Amino acid sequence: MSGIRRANTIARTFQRSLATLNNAPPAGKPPTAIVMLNMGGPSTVPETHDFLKNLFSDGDLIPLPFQSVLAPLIARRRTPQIEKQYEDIGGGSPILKYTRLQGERMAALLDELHPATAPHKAYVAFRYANPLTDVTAKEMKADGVKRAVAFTQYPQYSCSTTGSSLNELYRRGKVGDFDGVEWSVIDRWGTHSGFVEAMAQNIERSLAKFPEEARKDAVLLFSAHSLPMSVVNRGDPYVAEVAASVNAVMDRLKHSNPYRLVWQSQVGPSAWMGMQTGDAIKGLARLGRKNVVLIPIAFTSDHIETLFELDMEYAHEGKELGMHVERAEALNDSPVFIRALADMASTHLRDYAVGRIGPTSIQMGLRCPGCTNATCGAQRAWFERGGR
Ligand SMILES: C=CC1=C(C)c2cc3[nH]c(cc4nc(cc5[nH]c(cc1n2)c(C)c5CCC(=O)O)C(CCC(=O)O)=C4C)c(C)c3C=C
Ligand code: FES
Ligand SMILES: [Fe+2]
Repeated sequence: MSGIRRANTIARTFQRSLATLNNAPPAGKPPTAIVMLNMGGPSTVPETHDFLKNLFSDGDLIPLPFQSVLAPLIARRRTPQIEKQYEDIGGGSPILKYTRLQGERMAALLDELHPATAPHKAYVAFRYANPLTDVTAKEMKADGVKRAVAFTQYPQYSCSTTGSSLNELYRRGKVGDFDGVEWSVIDRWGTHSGFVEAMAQNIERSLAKFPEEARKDAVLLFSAHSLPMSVVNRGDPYVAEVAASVNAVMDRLKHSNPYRLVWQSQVGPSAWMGMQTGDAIKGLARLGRKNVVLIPIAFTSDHIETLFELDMEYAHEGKELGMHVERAEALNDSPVFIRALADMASTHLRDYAVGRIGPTSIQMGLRCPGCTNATCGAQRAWFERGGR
């Protein structure tokens, strides 16, 4: 081999190793992108203000009059309190760490489960924290992505969560960020058997912490982030879908314990879906219930609502009321859950490739009967055309 050829070979090998280190796809075939959608959270305490500013600026989540003026003011006022909560849970939200881990492990499984669309690469697109959608779009472009799946990481669909992320993808698409990319959507999966199994196993692990005689009477308190009644009453499907998840998990547990679905984390003075988790714990204590398992059913990794609200506030209150309170672990790095994600994505890719499904689900096509947000309609039409 000539000196120059050897130098080129060494350079190519070096580039390939660098690409592997960066989790980049091998040169040649661009990756199939699996874009993990979620709200995100501040990875460090100083990022809290920007996270809140983005959140309060989102008219799909919180429609405010004079939004661009009010959002920064509300964010600034709320920042110290929320910063303190992120400090108390260890200095930031673990959502980015877990979403990346779940995505990377899922993509590796996908290469085995569905080689026809390999290589697969997971991208994270957060709505309110880094990496935001525009940053992710640039990464996808640099990788030469031509085929992408928008994969919501909210198990149950709400227009304030998944709907907001899809609207944001659509807006970026309209300004050309995804030109040449063919999109399809996984928009909800709250009763997928692997998700249900992972939740059930985490509940069983919590139940095992009770003395045997207390175990069967322990109340399973499924707790989900609440929704304003204005959202519920315009026909948002989230409340019904969370209830469907609870029912599926209870079927899997063979209804071994009594249970309730309750709602947490309401913000502001308007009416929200109840009963509130905190009140439910107090009520159960009053009725003489001594054993409770708190179960975060609507989020796939730890966040302030599990680590702060459930663990530090409610579990603490319960203990003060003389109760034994356990909290089921969030799904985080659960291998059962990661396999479930890979199963959902591979089934979707296969069904799409053979024309068994289109770019969007049938259910996604139906807007909330009370919807007056024109973007929701335009977004669906755009995804139904495969993002074109
Ligand atoms: C499925 C989960 C969630 C739904 C549904 C949801 C709806 C919703 N949320 C707000 C307002 C706020 N949410 C905030 C934080 C926050 N929300 C969720 C999840 C859902 N929200 C999570 C997981 C988090 C915390 C992120 C973390 O890292 O822990 C906040 C900011 C915190 C605060 O100021 O209290 C607000 C505000 C509305 C209005 C809404 C439905 C319309
Ligand atoms: S608010 Fe649900 S479709 Fe627009
Ligand atoms: Fe929220």
